[in-house]
Amino acid sequence: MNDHPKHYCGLFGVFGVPNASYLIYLGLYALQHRGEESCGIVTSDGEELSIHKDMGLVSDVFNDENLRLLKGDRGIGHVRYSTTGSSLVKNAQPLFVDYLGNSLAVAHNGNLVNSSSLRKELERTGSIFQTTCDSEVIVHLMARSSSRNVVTKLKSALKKIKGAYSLVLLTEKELIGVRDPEGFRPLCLGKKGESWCLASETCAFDLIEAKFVREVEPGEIVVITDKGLTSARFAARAKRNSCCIFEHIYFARPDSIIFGETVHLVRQKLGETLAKEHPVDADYVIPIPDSGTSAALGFSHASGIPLEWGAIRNHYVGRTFIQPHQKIRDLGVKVKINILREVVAGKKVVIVDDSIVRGTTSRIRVKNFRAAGAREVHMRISCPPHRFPCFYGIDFPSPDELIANRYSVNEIRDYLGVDSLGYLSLEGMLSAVKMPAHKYCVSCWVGKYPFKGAGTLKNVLEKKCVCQRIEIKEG
Ligand SMILES: O=P(O)(O)OC[C@H]1O[C@H](OP(=O)(O)OP(=O)(O)O)[C@H](O)[C@@H]1O
Ligand SMILES: NC(=O)CC[C@H](N)C(=O)O
Ligand code: SF4
Ligand SMILES: [Mg+2]
Repeated sequence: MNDHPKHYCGLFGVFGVPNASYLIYLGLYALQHRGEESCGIVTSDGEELSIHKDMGLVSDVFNDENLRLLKGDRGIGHVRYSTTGSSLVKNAQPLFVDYLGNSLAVAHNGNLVNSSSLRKELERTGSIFQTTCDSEVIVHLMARSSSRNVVTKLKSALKKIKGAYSLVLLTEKELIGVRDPEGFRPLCLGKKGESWCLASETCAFDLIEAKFVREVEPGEIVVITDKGLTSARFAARAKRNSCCIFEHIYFARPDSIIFGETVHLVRQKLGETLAKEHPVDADYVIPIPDSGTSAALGFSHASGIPLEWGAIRNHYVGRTFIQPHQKIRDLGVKVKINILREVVAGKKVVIVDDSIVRGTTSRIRVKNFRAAGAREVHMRISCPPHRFPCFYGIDFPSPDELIANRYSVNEIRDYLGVDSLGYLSLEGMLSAVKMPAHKYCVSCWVGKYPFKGAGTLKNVLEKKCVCQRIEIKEG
């Protein structure tokens, strides 16, 4: 089911391994959860870049034949969920261009909040865009810089863009990693033997047996060449950052380390705090897999209520799953999760999930628990109610579609048909992570955004939204 926002992307890069394309392929496989619409790999043999990208999953797009044609010992890869520009092959990443006798490939995770105005200006002064995605302005801005040095070109582009961007870039000779000064999206640095790697999440390093070295810092550029790694800052270290805390709650894989912590352990703590904030008398704690699992474990530990597997997930449901017509919609939700009647019948259950956005999926799931004979169904959510959109690379619906924007918790409880509903508080959520609160973005809960002007709630409400995928209903 595609009701929930799962719109973010995954990045991978490696320098100095024979047949780099195979390693990148594996890296992307580990990051598949970050984007299922399209994927691509660009490699370099030191002289020339080769590219292959298409719509679909990593396993659909790549095979031995096309991986073999991607020559070289270095390269980058991307898995995409579109957040600006539609889900079309022309928007698949990495973006690839030839200019001034050189080639450049760029892959982006995040959303720029000023790409529309930058694009307008670039078009007005002669640029011809090949895609409709925000990331392309970076390439044009780089091409406009008069310097011959790619890092100087990049720095001049970075001065102009605003918003969320973790980037990996590839030229014939360089692999480059960048994290925006706010640090919205993760980007990690690893080492496999003597070779450097970059990945959105460390689970990609585990798969290729690379060692996690550290995260690329907000405002840092790392440049990897034959001579090794150099690091430079393009923005001063800031007291405040905007690391997306929702990465910990929902997006990232539980076995990844991001923003200095293992995601599974953070989720477990979220669940423990949730149990303390919203205790309930129940026979079983039941996780809604997969993203609710770690929080449910924490809830069970803290409450002493045994954890039971009452909802079983079918892992073969992806973006290509066709949304059934309204009439059989309930069956559609069942495709993904089936309720174990023998476990829940006659029992008081507390189901733990990571988040509710529209509420439509959760409502049907609750109905299914009741149909399976559950005596009481309580629901606990491991983050606060989502009331505001995201402009930083997550395709949250317009405020109208966010159930918590329109209804109180009690009204949502009644809509979902649960006996009780408890959301984790903002303080509870922030107490589960290590860094101080001012290091995280919590905009989709509080409605305050790190950037002024473009990409703010005011723009959404005044229907001047710059995030093209947030559809504002007229009238
Ligand atoms: O707002 P609602 O419509 O009630 O949807 C809420 C559900 O959607 C997400 O899961 P989903 O099953 O979509 O995907 P997942 O497998 O990535 O958790 C989320 O984890 C909740 O379980
Ligand atoms: N969600 C993302 O990170 C997407 C990256 C980029 N904004 C795109 O739409 O392709
Ligand atoms: S608004 Fe929400 S989802 Fe978007 S970056 Fe901030 S915390 Fe993450
Ligand atoms: Mg879910």
